[in-house]
Amino acid sequence: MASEATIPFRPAAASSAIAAAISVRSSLSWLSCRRHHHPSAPLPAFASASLHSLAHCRVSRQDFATKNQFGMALAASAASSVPQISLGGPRPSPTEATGSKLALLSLSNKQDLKYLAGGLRDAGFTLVSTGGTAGELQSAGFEVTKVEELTTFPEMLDGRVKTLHPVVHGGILAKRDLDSHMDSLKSRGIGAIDVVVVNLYPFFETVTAPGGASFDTGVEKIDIGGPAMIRAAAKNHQHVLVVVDPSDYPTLLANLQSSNGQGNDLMFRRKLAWKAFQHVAAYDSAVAEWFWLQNHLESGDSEFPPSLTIPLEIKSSLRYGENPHQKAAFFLSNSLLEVGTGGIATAVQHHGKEMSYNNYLDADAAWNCVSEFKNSTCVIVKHTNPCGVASGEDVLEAYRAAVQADPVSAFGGIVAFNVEVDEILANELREFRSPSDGETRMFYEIIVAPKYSEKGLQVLKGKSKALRILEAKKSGIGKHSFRQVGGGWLVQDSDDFTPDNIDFRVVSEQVPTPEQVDDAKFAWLCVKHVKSNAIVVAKNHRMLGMGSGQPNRVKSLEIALEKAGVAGQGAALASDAFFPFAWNDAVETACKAGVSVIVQPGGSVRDQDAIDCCNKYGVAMLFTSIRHFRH
Ligand SMILES: NC(=O)c1ncn([C@@H]2O[C@H](COP(=O)(O)O)[C@@H](O)[C@H]2O)c1NC=O
Repeated sequence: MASEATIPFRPAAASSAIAAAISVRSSLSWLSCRRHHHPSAPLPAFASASLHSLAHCRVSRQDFATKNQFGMALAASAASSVPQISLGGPRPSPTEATGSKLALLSLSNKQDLKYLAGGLRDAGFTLVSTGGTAGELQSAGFEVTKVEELTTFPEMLDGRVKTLHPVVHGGILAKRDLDSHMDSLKSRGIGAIDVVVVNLYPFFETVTAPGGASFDTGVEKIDIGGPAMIRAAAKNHQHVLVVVDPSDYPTLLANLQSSNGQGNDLMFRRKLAWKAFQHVAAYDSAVAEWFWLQNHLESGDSEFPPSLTIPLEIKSSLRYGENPHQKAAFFLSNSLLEVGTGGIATAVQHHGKEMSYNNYLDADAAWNCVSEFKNSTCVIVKHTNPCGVASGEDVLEAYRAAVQADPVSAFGGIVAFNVEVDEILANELREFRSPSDGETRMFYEIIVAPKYSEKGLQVLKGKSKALRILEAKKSGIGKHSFRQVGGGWLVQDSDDFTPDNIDFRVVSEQVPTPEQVDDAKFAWLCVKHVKSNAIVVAKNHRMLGMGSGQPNRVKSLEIALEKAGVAGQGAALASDAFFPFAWNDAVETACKAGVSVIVQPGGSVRDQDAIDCCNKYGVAMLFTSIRHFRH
């Protein structure tokens, strides 16, 4: 299983690809023109040299395919006063001088640098480095050749140009088994670079740092020379070993040692090349997303980009997927929009068996639901549906009430709290007997909470070896949700409406009491987290019954009322979507069952039937105008 992956989303139109193709073609004709006028001239070694060669190119409008190229050539002519240095003729190569191979090290993250450098030196490599890396190596006592000594051109533009030079890229890209390539290197005195170790400017870390970073700071952290070297080395992986991650240093060195500095294992080389391209792709996705967000967050416009790449990083491989015959893994999103949003992905597991695929889904459902409540709340989830929810001053009471909603379903469930689990609550979780028979201790798969007291954690750990204990940060709102369908992905804003954003409008003759409105809001918040068709019956901040996932609303309602039983008398009933029919259907069934208030979005052509029905039975009805389908 890959340890890192990106999901590329392509726009239907290929306009940018066409634009790119056009620009490549125009630059090729540009080069061939110059070669035409100087057929024997070697390609210039760096930018100012190319300006120099153009200055001596007799330019006429006909020579250039486009006006634009003509303009560029004129500008180049005008730049002929730029000081020049010699174009890549024969020069002493450090490899020729030392007879050793070159390893180029250019590292922002200098972790384990001495270890790496020592190993490379022992394997017979001459170390070549950019300024900061060379400085650090020199202070550690290593002999090192600076890149600018190789290129005979100083780093410039505050480090924007350090390694972007044919001496570097020629040394990396030449095919060692092609005489013409090796002759080219030799004729220009360029040494082959066989190992490239690069890690990039910390762009992601900079733009996501607490307090953020200015636009200019972000721009300066976009690495240009590093990705160019990584890509070049990965392309020429048959001859060049490329490493982007300090955790690969030991394998690199072991490989070099075992093959007398050759690193001959092609599988290993391909793996490094894969990792290199994956690394650069993930890096570039962050940069692209950041540019998009600069415009769109500022303007408050929530338009989706026409194409999208999300870097994913493996958190763990899972024993299996939804079923034992399905292989599975859990990936963390490195989207900038997900930074600091908390949630199950970043939860810390304090104890228990390894999380399974289904555990993640259920824990996510429980945590998202409980995070919505302001009062101390307990949510119990089975198969991603909350089957017990209760809030209250006393979290112990809330827990007991949540189990009571459906003790049979709660057994083996996922229990989430939005407050600390202390010793008393932990004891209750450990000892609580099933209300079904009053004897069996309740068994749970997972406990999720924002915090545990030390004693609380200790007690819970004693409940069972298997019990997974998760500490999670509150789920953020406003992020997107992604779902896969055959051949594509659906993306939407997460459903972040809470009762605070919603107008609960009375549409019936019967006006609900403040307590009934409170019950309706509680039921509404619960029903938002239940799979459609979803019905919740609740009273006094307790779920009494729920019906979920039925292909018709009447059935969900019947299940919810049946679970609520007599306790449902005078309760609130919430429906995630409107009632298409009222008489002899869901609304009348609810009224006859004795609920005191029904809350629904409204919007059916038969809304008036639903209102008339409530009026007939003296039941209050609230419209929210907001639907909470959950598919
Ligand atoms: N511009 C260049 O030619 C260039 N070449 C290498 N770098 C980066 O410079 C960093 C190392 O710099 P130093 O060794 O000076 O600390 C690396 O992260 C490397 O990816 C460059 N910097 C940015 O693009």
